[in-house]
Amino acid sequence: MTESIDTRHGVILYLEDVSVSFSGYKALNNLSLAIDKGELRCLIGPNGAGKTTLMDVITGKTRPDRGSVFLGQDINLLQHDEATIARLGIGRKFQKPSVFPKQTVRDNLALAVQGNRSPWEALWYRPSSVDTDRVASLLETVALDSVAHKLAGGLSHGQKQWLEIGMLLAQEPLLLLIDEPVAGMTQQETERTAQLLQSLVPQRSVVVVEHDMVFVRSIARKVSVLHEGAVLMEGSIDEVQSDSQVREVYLGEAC
Ligand SMILES: Nc1ncnc2c1ncn2[C@@H]1O[C@H](COP(=O)(O)OP(=O)(O)OP(=O)(O)O)[C@@H](O)[C@H]1O
Repeated sequence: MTESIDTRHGVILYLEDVSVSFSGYKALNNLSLAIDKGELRCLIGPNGAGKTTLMDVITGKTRPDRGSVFLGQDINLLQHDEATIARLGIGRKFQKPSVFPKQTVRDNLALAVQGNRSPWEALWYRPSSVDTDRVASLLETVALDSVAHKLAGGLSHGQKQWLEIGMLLAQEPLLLLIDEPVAGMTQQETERTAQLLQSLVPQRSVVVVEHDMVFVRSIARKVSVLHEGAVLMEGSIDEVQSDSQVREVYLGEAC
């Protein structure tokens, strides 16, 4: 299904004038945003700026009151439900990792590779050599080869996050939305996560919501700053950090 996304103009995701209200409060307010094919974009903004609502709109969890949301040139995401949007090639990773704790790392990835099999089909499923190769390749991508035999429940917090990223990659998304990937990680885990996310582009596009500015600096070429439901500014992390409006918005927060 993902092959049919038309990215000839270099854009994988396009939102225009999107507004979402909750009981009259505008969580998104005429927000427009374009993500290029193959880019790694960071979304920052103070609490309540609308970052989660934006992710919810892209993935079909929340319907906007107005505006348009396109995947590539011509797939109108507002016409699709969450499951279809996932199948179209948008993967989302929430902050809290959700892996199958009583399965090994390898089996978690194998289950993800099996994808949309029904429980009945999964029961009779035996991995093909292609699937086995894909699991091996995913283990390598997320650098969990050495713990492939371990139960996922026994992994460190960072390893669980990487495993879940691997499980998302099994679905072969073209666009990944990742919410606060380094929250709660050690310094070393944070550095490995930066390497992992950078390795995902340009074959895929990645949007990372993150509060940790040191981490953002280490991965982002372009940063979008959200404030009061709209994009306040976009630029390099240096441009963003030296912008007086952005500083004002973050007054009292680490920037
Ligand atoms: N379901 C909802 N009902 C009512 N208000 C909501 C709902 N979801 C979000 N909001 C409000 O919309 C605004 C934007 O929230 P959102 O969670 O998108 O911000 P955020 O940038 O993700 O914040 P944070 O960094 O704290 O996660 C907030 O004021 C929030 O209280």
